[in-house]
Amino acid sequence: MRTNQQSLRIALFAPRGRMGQAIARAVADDDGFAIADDHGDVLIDFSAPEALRASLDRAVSAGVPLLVGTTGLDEGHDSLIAEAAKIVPVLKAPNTSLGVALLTDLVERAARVLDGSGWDVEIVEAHHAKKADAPSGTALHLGAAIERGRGEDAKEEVGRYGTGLQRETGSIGYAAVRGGTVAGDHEVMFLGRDERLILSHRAETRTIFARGALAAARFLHGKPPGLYTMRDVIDAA
Ligand SMILES: NC(=O)C1=CN([C@@H]2O[C@H](COP(=O)(O)OP(=O)(O)OC[C@H]3O[C@@H](n4cnc5c(N)ncnc54)[C@H](OP(=O)(O)O)[C@@H]3O)[C@@H](O)[C@H]2O)C=CC1
Ligand SMILES: O=C(O)C1=N[C@H](C(=O)O)C[C@H](O)C1
Repeated sequence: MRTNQQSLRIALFAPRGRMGQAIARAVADDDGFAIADDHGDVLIDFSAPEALRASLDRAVSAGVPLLVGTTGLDEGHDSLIAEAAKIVPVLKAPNTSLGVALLTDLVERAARVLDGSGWDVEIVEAHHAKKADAPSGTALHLGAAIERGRGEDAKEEVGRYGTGLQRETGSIGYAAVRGGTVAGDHEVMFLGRDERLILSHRAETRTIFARGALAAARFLHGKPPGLYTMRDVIDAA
């Protein structure tokens, strides 16, 4: 393990997972970080929804910031996160890629500009065969950006199969492709009359999520308690 006085010490909640290992490799490649054997300066959790309460408890009892990268979280989990964020800084990011953080901004703006002019929105994502949740956390996060852009909630249309499935005006459709080793593709399709606007992101390897997680950890260190997002990270860069 490489350490120096300036290294930010990263504690991994789930070190054996694919993302835990990817973050450990990113730390090994960067003198600015070290893996902590104890509580560390920042705790990073990429695990599973059922583990969230334990990672929040660990961050709060150690008094350290927490990055939550886990997806498949529901409103109950969001409430737990909001409670913990009153005590320590918490950054919830269903995608820690800096490219997706920017894509989210672009999608919100596109939805705002195209709102009211008859554009349908469909989100298509592709991931590796071992992914547990669908639609991906990122797809739902991009859907939320569309709702913010439009200024209203949208009905979700997921998993079409059968007949009589004409799409409802204003809804957001989600399609999930699973297979192989795909690190993570997201495509937001704005489908208009005689034209299509497609905004997309391709993760070529998991390393981008790991590097983004370290950028988020660096951002969180020394911040006051509160709830943060990757937008805060790119805005601060
Ligand atoms: N925000 C982002 O940019 C990204 C988010 N993700 C998300 O991160 C999460 C993890 O993904 P990935 O690393 O691929 O998954 P893996 O299945 O490879 O790893 C999951 C890890 O979580 C641990 N775990 C599972 N359940 C519990 C529990 N109840 N208590 C403690 N630890 C637990 C597992 O422990 P054990 O080894 O003991 O089984 C394992 O180490 C997923 O939700 C995924 O969608 C993934 C990539 C990027
Ligand atoms: O499980 C994954 O692998 C990924 N999960 C995240 C998600 O659900 O959006 C982020 C990334 O796409 C990879």
